[in-house]
Amino acid sequence: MDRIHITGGAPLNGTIPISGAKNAALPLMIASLMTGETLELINVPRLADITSLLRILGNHGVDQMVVGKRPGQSTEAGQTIRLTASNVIDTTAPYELVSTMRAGFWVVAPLLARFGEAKVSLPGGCAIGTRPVDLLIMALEKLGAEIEIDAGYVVAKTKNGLRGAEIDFPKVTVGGTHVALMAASLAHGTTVIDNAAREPEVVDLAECLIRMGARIEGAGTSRIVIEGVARLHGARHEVLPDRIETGTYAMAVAMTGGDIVLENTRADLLSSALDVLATTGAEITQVKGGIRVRRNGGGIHPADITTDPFPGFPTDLQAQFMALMTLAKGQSNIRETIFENRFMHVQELARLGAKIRLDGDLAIVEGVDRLKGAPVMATDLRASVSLVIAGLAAEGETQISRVYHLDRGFESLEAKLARCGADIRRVRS
Ligand SMILES: CC(=O)N[C@H]1[C@@H](OP(=O)(O)OP(=O)(O)OC[C@H]2O[C@@H](n3ccc(=O)[nH]c3=O)[C@H](O)[C@@H]2O)O[C@H](CO)[C@@H](O)[C@@H]1O
Ligand SMILES: C=C(OP(=O)(O)O)C(=O)O
Repeated sequence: MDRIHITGGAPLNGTIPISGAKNAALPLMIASLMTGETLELINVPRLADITSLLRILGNHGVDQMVVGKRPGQSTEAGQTIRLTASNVIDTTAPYELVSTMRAGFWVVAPLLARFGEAKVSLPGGCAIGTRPVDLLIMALEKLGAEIEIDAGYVVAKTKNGLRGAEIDFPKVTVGGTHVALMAASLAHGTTVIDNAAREPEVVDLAECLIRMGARIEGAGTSRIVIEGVARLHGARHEVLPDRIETGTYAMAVAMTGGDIVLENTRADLLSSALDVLATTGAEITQVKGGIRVRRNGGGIHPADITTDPFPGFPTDLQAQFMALMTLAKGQSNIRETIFENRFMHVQELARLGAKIRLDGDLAIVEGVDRLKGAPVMATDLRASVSLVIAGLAAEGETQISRVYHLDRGFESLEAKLARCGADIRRVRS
């Protein structure tokens, strides 16, 4: 298994191009199942999760054309993917394909809405909590689906098509909102989604569906109203920038010191995280087409955060922020409210010398003067990258194993960091 070796201590200076968002690209690719015409997606990142989803879509019979690197383009230029679901041959998404990721499960919505049936394995994804799908099932049942769970599969049917309904989510769910949006777009009549997720990735999906002919209002607010249409058509859509990748590199430079321009991204996608980062001593300015993050000289100030649905502090940046706080001058409190088991990085950060105490959903981080490199193990996607950030700031060598977690969500991670002065390399085995 591959490992990443980092010799820490170098500040980060230069430019990092930000990729298209994994968590936007995945539901957008799934939306291709909603029409027989071609959906062209631009700025799709090169990631293991994208490849896994292409396999799932391929199994349904979706035609795929991936336009790779063209001469003259940098390796980080996103891919263009053309997906055509004109000949869907199978409405089953098998365990072998869906168990590696969370988003694969969401194919249930377009398959059910367009073909009246779907059989989809219960999903996988990062091991950060129990992650049930009861709310996704509730939304589909409200829309008139008959659902049973059989041998690890969700089997969904509808005799006369889906019908518009009122869906009031008792808790904000990104996946639930994606599924409800897709299913309601092809239902008969009007659907109102209350307590909808307001994440930018939900807005991106809604914008793409609107380009495909859907009638959706209110995406980005807690109430989304959808007027179902009989069919959707092809479209061309650019995936929005990855706010989690943006925040990750911002935290990396806040920890190592240096001066980085994050290109092709937008500060409004992660205002809450950037606001907190500014209180820790990083200087953040918006520049044309991106964000400049600097920390020169001064120490890292402690700050408290609580993860929350958008526009709150994202749970997908909690581990990275904790890495930063391990070197703060004082104590910080980090509360995780979205997932019940998202502190797996704590024991690995401790191997580098971090002092962190856990009390239920609260992590109390006592800043130390220095971290020291050590062998550590990646446990999930964002936890893994928190170890990379900590390794960049630690003295000596850090070796990270199980890096396949990183490959699910960070495109060209070593190349992007190495170009900014980091001593980081992948050792293949
Ligand atoms: C591929 C993708 O986009 N993944 C993101 C998505 O995951 P995902 O869509 O799985 O996360 P949700 O927003 O649905 O989960 C939020 C909370 O609701 C709970 N819940 C969810 C569904 C359900 O049926 N029942 C239920 O109880 C979950 O266990 C969790 O505690 O949003 C999360 C929250 O921002 C991010 O961390 C993930 O990176
Ligand atoms: C938790 C994540 O992914 P998934 O929902 O696919 O597990 C993530 O992107 O941080």
